Amino acid sequence: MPVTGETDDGNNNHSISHILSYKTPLFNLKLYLVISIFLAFFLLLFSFTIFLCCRLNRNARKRKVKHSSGLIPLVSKEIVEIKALDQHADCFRDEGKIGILVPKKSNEGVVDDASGASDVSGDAQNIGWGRWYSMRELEMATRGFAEENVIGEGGYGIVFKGILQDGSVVAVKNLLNNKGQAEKEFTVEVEAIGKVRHKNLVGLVGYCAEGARRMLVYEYVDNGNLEQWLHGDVGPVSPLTWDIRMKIAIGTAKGLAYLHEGLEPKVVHRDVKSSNILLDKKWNPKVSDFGLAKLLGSEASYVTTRVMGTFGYVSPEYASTGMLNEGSDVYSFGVLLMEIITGRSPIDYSRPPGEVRVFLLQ
Ligand SMILES: Nc1ncnc2c1ncn2[C@@H]1O[C@H](COP(=O)(O)OP(=O)(O)OP(=O)(O)O)[C@@H](O)[C@H]1O
Repeated sequence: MPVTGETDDGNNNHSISHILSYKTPLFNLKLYLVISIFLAFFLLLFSFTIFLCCRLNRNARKRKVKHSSGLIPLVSKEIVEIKALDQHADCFRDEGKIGILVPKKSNEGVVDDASGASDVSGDAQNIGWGRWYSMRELEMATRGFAEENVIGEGGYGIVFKGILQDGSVVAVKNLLNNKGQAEKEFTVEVEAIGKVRHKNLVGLVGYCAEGARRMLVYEYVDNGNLEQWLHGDVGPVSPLTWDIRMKIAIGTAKGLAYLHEGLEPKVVHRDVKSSNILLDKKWNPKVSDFGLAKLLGSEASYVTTRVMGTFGYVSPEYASTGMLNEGSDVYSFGVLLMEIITGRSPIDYSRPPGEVRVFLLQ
């Protein structure tokens, strides 16, 4: 009967709450508190295990990447990216001005817009300076973004080797979509080097923007990066002769000079370092990774309150004042030159704290 049922429920509830409020021998805590503490502990343990698994997976992938090519040497050190000064200001504040060409949906049913849903055929579209690639096309090129096609992983995404239908080899950077970072990196790179062609700058041949996913498609540079050749396991004798080192230094300088002097607005790269100098089989250098680049119009300098770059390469002036101009790249290039000449890494954590930045002149 309903009345009895209600009474039973009431009794049950009462006895459960009674049991839960029992004092346990554990510091005289009430039972419900002990249960809550255990639950919280297991939840923490579970989250930590998941976090650890993700980290291990990521490291395993990085290790796999570094071992994936028999010819390109391994690198044992890691360079940390620094964000000095005020972390809260927005260094990308004028990005709204940048217009990205994403083909509009057409009657042929080809594409979506940057924020829309995917509705894509395999056709690529001409975007003026390069091509727009569909996700399907890039999936086919990289065999579904297969692990064996991973050539590297940076702070902003994973880079895959891909072969397009016309047989051309490309590098596809699949940008990580963390809090709009993909959009920023994507916008900045397209704006900075989309239209730019120079033998010492990596060529951006196109991009893919479908839904929230952003990918950049570059010419493939087939001989690793300078960091790997300087600090990797190259055997007893480095293949980098003085002539080769000169060629790399001069080529890099030409690429940077073009960014600074040959373009309007000029482009400040902001992350010149050995791992961003790609090399081809003839040791021609190509400056890559324009994700932090800044376009400077008529103004000589730009003040940013969020200093971006890589520890050891960032100029002291830029780090302390936030004042950015091409001089910041020139300082980083100076560090790079010292690195090329000495074969030493600009950051050496095995040294005493004051000497970690190897080339810092006081
Ligand atoms: N066009 C390319 N051709 C061949 N390899 C490339 C190309 N672009 C990037 N890579 C390789 O992919 C890896 C990751 O590059 P990416 O620019 O994303 O990161 P990074 O410069 O190593 O690190 P970070 O972005 O954190 O500074 C690097 O090892 C680089 O050598």
